[in-house]
Amino acid sequence: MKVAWAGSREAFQVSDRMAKLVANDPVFEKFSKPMLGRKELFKNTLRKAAYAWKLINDLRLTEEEAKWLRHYIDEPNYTDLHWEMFVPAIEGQGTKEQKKKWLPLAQTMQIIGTYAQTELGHGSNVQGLETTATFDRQTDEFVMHSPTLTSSKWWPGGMAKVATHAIVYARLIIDGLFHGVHGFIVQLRSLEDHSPLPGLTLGDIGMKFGHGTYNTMDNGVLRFDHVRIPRNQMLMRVSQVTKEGKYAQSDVPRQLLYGTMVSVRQTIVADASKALSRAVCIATRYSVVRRQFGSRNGGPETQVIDYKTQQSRLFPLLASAYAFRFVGEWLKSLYIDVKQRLEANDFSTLPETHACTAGLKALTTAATADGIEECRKLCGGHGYLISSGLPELFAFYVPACSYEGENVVMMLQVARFLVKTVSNLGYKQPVGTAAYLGRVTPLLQNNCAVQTAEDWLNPDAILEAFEARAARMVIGCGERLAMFENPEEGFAELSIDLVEASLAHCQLITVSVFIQKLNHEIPGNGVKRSLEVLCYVYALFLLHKHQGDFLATGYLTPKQASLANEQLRTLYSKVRPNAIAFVDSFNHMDHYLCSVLGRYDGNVYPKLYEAAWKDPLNDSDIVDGIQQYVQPILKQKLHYAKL
Ligand SMILES: CC/C=C\C/C=C\C/C=C\C/C=C/C(=O)SCCNC(=O)CCNC(=O)[C@H](O)C(C)(C)COP(=O)(O)OP(=O)(O)OC[C@H]1O[C@@H](n2cnc3c(N)ncnc32)[C@H](O)[C@@H]1OP(=O)(O)O
Ligand SMILES: Cc1cc2nc3c(=O)[nH]c(=O)nc-3n(C[C@H](O)[C@H](O)[C@H](O)COP(=O)(O)OP(=O)(O)OC[C@H]3O[C@@H](n4cnc5c(N)ncnc54)[C@H](O)[C@@H]3O)c2cc1C
Repeated sequence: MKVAWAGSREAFQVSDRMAKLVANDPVFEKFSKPMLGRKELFKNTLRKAAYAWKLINDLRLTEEEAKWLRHYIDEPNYTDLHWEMFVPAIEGQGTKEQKKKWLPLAQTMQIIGTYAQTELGHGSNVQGLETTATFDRQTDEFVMHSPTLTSSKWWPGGMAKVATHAIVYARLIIDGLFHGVHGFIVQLRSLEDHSPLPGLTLGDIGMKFGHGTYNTMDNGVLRFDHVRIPRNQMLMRVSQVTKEGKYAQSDVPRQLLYGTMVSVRQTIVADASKALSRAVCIATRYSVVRRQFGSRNGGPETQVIDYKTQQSRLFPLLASAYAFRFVGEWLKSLYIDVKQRLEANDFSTLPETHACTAGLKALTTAATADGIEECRKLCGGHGYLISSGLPELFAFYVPACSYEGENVVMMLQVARFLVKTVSNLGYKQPVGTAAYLGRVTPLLQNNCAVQTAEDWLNPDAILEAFEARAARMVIGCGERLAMFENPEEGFAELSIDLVEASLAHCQLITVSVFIQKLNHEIPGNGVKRSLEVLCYVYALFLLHKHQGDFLATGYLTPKQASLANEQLRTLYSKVRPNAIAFVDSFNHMDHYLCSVLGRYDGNVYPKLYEAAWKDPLNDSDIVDGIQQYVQPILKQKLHYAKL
């Protein structure tokens, strides 16, 4: 099961080795973080990042090992942006000459980069960005400028205090004409003394949600006052500006400028499964340890994991963690394929890859954020303690619903793809994840054939249900859209329905990939049978949660929906005996979980008690302030008027 979760034996070995390397090195200690002030916290992060970089070089770690090392250090910091966005942006949007110049500097960290796209006034709307890059043919330079307050670059990670360079997205202007938003390599700080270069105002945007979490990252604000950069620092794979000031758009689609975001969105899906698995591991282990009520003649009380309500809240999240893991693997292969095609100037699968990365990013991050909070609640009051590991995990994770594409905006991109697919049905057979829309007639006419709860334990019945639901919702939107004279107005008016149809489409993909994984990639019977139970839990949980869609589209009868729910209850009983095995298969070390409730040894109460005494408030019985502010109240004979 551990290999099934890791993806392969080699992947398991790499991640396991890096987890142990981090867990066994005192430099990467995490428990003290919540007690540190902002400056100490940040300096502590710089120290860890420097030590990690030394480890990577001394141990000659591979790129994969280094990724896992940074993952298990478990602390957002400037290296995330450098490796996951700055370097990929140059790789994806730079010319051969630009890659030859900048990548060696970035890959040896002689420069440290960030990705500066979002501004105070615009994040989702990239075409609305206000920073300008005006070409000066006299000097063969671009003049970078922040014309308004809202054009201030705002949020880029690592930009406030660490990054020496940034990929800055700005409006390209030549002779007063706007030629779209493009990426520019801009140096921010001196490589000698790290001071901001002339014309640049740099700062941190302030504390963020949660204390010890994202405040290890220096998200920055940046303003330009007519800063000049050489013409050859505009990323020119997609479009070029000649020395004469001529703008040339190559035959590469403009959307390649967004390629870095697509790359990160597909990694975010895999990260969702990791984050959700951490929360589920903690809540499952604690639900086995925790006993409450149910004692008979002095016997032990009932383990809360044996309550059906606890199972109905916990086991779908366990199943979702596996579902997101598998769809993340599938998405990565889709992305690798599109990257290879782009090298050959084959853009045929770019629209579908965009829709899948956008939609699955939105689906998995929303479900994971909600799931982490649910896991905190599943642990009762103790889930609210920092030592449970859950509040900090939640605070660390929830911005994933906003960054790299706000979730609703991303689902609207899926909707745009689906609407276009439906409008082409007459003369273009849909393929890939939208292929089911080419089989609309049976999906619109056939209804569910399920007669018993057992009938739901059939992947074909599940797939047909999810295809019919999505097809009927997408086609329905298409038909209503067709009634609007102005398609854009119709799209805006129907955007709620379109987002719901897009979610149905993305859930179909996730269910379908889970079934494919079981049919083609899980060897042996034991693991396969166990994962089959989770696949049915995931699918029938979604069917129950969204049964309104299945009923409203006429595909299901209320009786069939009720049979699905009955089967779900039965499946929970099948998950229960393997619940601990499922979460142990995540191979999460105690250091990574950072949770007293989720300890591998289950020794919760003594360790909770021990952790409490580490709080600085327990340094003394009579704390500072008691004499000055509490004793006088106790001693005064003031009469409170209303008594
Ligand atoms: C924890 C993760 C670990 C490591 C990672 C490290 C760090 C991550 C953590 C924090 C860092 C965060 C960084 C950021 O947040 S960076 C900034 C992210 N910002 C966004 O995502 C902005 C979202 N907005 C957009 O992408 C675009 O504005 C939007 C697509 C919404 C609209 O673009 P535009 O107005 O230009 O186009 P449309 O008119 O909507 O569409 C035109 C056309 O283009 C197609 N399209 C759009 N985007 C893409 C794409 N990315 N790829 C391919 N095709 C694309 C779209 O479908 C339309 O096609 P058609 O319908 O055929 O005309
Ligand atoms: C922790 C964190 C780290 C970040 N790091 C970086 C970074 O390194 N580099 C960088 O460039 N950016 C970064 N960002 C910024 C991030 O990319 C943006 O916040 C994100 O793209 C969302 O854009 P926004 O803030 O403009 O949201 P908005 O788009 O303003 O969203 C606000 C609301 O408006 C709604 N909305 C917007 N447009 C539409 C529409 N067309 N239809 C319907 N509803 C709509 C949204 O659904 C949302 O409910 C980071 C953000 C966070 C939180």
